[in-house]
Amino acid sequence: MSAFYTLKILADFASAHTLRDYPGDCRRMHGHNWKVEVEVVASALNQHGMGMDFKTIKTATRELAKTLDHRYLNDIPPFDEINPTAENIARYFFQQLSQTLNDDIARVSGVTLWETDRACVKYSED
Ligand SMILES: Nc1nc2c(c(=O)[nH]1)N=C([C@H](O)[C@H](O)COP(=O)(O)OP(=O)(O)OP(=O)(O)O)CN2
Ligand SMILES: [Zn+2]
Repeated sequence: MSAFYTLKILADFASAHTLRDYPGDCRRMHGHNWKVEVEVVASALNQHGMGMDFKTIKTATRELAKTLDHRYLNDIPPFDEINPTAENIARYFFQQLSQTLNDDIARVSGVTLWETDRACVKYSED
């Protein structure tokens, strides 16, 4: 049996977006208070007994979220070319955070992007 730890932090940001070519109200500009859940899976613990310090995960996530906060997402790459859907934003967080957080014992395993209190997308990779 192999054991692992799944850590999770929560961050948020507020921004506006437009879904291009969408056949409904969301093709008009509107805003969301997005919530981002970042999961990190660790296969071992470091010298402090942590898979990864929550502070490390929160700082990286908040820094990334800050670049989107109070902005019109469609102006910001890659969302100037791909629609800023919950799916695309979740993948963006996953890929950006994987580059900064992954190490020998821990890696980003999933990002859940809550668009509203009632709807979210979880992105992960095999
Ligand atoms: N799979 C996805 N579906 C939708 C996305 C998305 O990113 N991925 N996004 C939207 C729009 O951004 C929209 O703002 C969200 O609309 P909706 O879920 O309908 O939210 P409401 O709170 O307005 O809807 P209720 O019907 O009141 O629950 C749409 N779909
Ligand atoms: Zn929307």
